[in-house]
Amino acid sequence: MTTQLDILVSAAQINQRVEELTAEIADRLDEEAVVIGLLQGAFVFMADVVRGLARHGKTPRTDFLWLSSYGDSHESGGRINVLADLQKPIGGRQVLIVDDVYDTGRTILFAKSYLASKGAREVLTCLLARKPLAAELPAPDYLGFDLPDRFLVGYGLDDAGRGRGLPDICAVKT
Ligand SMILES: O=P(O)(O)OC[C@H]1O[C@H](OP(=O)(O)OP(=O)(O)O)[C@H](O)[C@@H]1O
Ligand code: HPA
Repeated sequence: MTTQLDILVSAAQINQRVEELTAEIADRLDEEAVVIGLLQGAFVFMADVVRGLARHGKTPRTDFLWLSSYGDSHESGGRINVLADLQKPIGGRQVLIVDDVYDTGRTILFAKSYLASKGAREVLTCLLARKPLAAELPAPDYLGFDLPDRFLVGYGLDDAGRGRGLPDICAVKT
């Protein structure tokens, strides 16, 4: 990427927080729980969450829900589109949503009510990062980091489709 970036959270800090979070989550997940990643942003964090859970003795089923509202823009389009649905029913099950960032909150709000409408018994949320706007909204059950109101890239987060593979959470220099 040619964009100038500041590192806000290093890969080592992420690893340590994932270890703490997954220890807590493992205590709460029941044997039939399903961990659901929101594509695309969650895929890197999700991979670390499920491996952390395994280190803490839990190997839940996984699934993905592909939602989109930003496209290539830095602003939410307001409308959430379901680009690809879950592959298996979740009726009566505890689910844990994993996503990269809680910003306007539209995506998580939508995902929670969507999964509840599919019959989930309990919907828990695990967010890697929260922006200041979302601090006014209901807190996620599990949160990695509170970060400033800057456009984030790396560790799953993209800038117009690029940068998801960067190992740190960075912010675009303006
Ligand atoms: O709290 P919000 O304002 O709703 O923003 C958060 C959502 O925005 C991004 O998704 P995006 O629609 O860009 O799709 P992506 O996951 O494919 O990047 C991100 O991955 C979150 O899911
Ligand atoms: N970066 C990438 N994707 C996002 C962001 C961000 O800061 N906020 C909402 N989606």
